[in-house]
Amino acid sequence: MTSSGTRIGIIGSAGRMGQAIAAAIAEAGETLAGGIDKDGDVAALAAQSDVLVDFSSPGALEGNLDAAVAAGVPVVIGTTGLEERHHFLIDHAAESIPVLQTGNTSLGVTLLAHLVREASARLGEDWDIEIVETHHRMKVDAPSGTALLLGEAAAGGRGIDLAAHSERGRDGITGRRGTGTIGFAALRGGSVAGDHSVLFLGDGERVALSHLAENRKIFAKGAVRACQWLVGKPVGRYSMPEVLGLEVPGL
Ligand SMILES: NC(=O)C1=CN([C@@H]2O[C@H](COP(=O)(O)OP(=O)(O)OC[C@H]3O[C@@H](n4cnc5c(N)ncnc54)[C@H](OP(=O)(O)O)[C@@H]3O)[C@@H](O)[C@H]2O)C=CC1
Ligand SMILES: O=C(O)C1=N[C@H](C(=O)O)C[C@H](O)C1
Repeated sequence: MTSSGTRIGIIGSAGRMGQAIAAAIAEAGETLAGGIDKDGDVAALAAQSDVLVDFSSPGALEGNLDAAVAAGVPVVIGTTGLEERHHFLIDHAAESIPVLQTGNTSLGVTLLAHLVREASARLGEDWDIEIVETHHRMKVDAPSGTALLLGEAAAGGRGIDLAAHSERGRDGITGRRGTGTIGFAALRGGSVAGDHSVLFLGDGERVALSHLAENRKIFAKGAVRACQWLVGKPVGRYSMPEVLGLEVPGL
């Protein structure tokens, strides 16, 4: 029997997300081109795929991008824990192939980012912004990719640079909170798929915008949707708001 549909190759296929994405590919009627994990042959996977989806590890990113560029295959990157140098590599690859990178592929978080940007634009600097996230005990990076993308949305709404206005890892005598900064707090434990709250803390009142992920299916479904959307797109760097038709500039 011949298979049909977009051929999607999974990098990190045996992982929690890799398995969820394989199920979502079948549910969407697309084709699983294959999957690799550590020490897998990414060039061979790229050669048999219409699009690659990478939910693995930051250390794998450079080799994965090189293979995607060599094969001329678009790639969706969901891996988190990325540093500035990884974003440079993504920008460079996006000069040759379509690349979509996001810390969260769910519809709900993409909408939340839109709402956070709006709230941040409307509430002045006297409203402190804190981002709180909770994840399962196996998660290896903090703050989560989602917390950082929500931070970018909040910073974008205020027209400030996130890196220059972040407060992370408070411990000991920290001094008072910096005016106009965005704070991050990470909780880890149990099997939590991913909870995020953006708190706007004013004098005498608070606004909380939250997203609670009940399972990984929402991320997997979004990742497959991103793969479908990316195939055939012009060379360039993309993110989830474009896939879902939501405007969140700078994400
Ligand atoms: N953007 C989003 O919406 C979401 C992003 N994520 C992110 O996705 C990533 C994976 O999460 P999760 O599935 O929970 O993690 P897991 O640890 O369950 O899975 C990671 C997988 O990647 C594999 N891997 C590690 N190194 C390499 C490599 N060099 N090349 C190929 N494969 C490799 C691992 O294989 P091995 O066991 O052999 O090391 C493992 O199978 C994380 O960064 C996480 O934060 C998670 C959920 C949603
Ligand atoms: O590692 C996870 O599990 C998740 N990672 C992503 C992140 O870092 O934000 C997305 C989701 O929250 C689950």
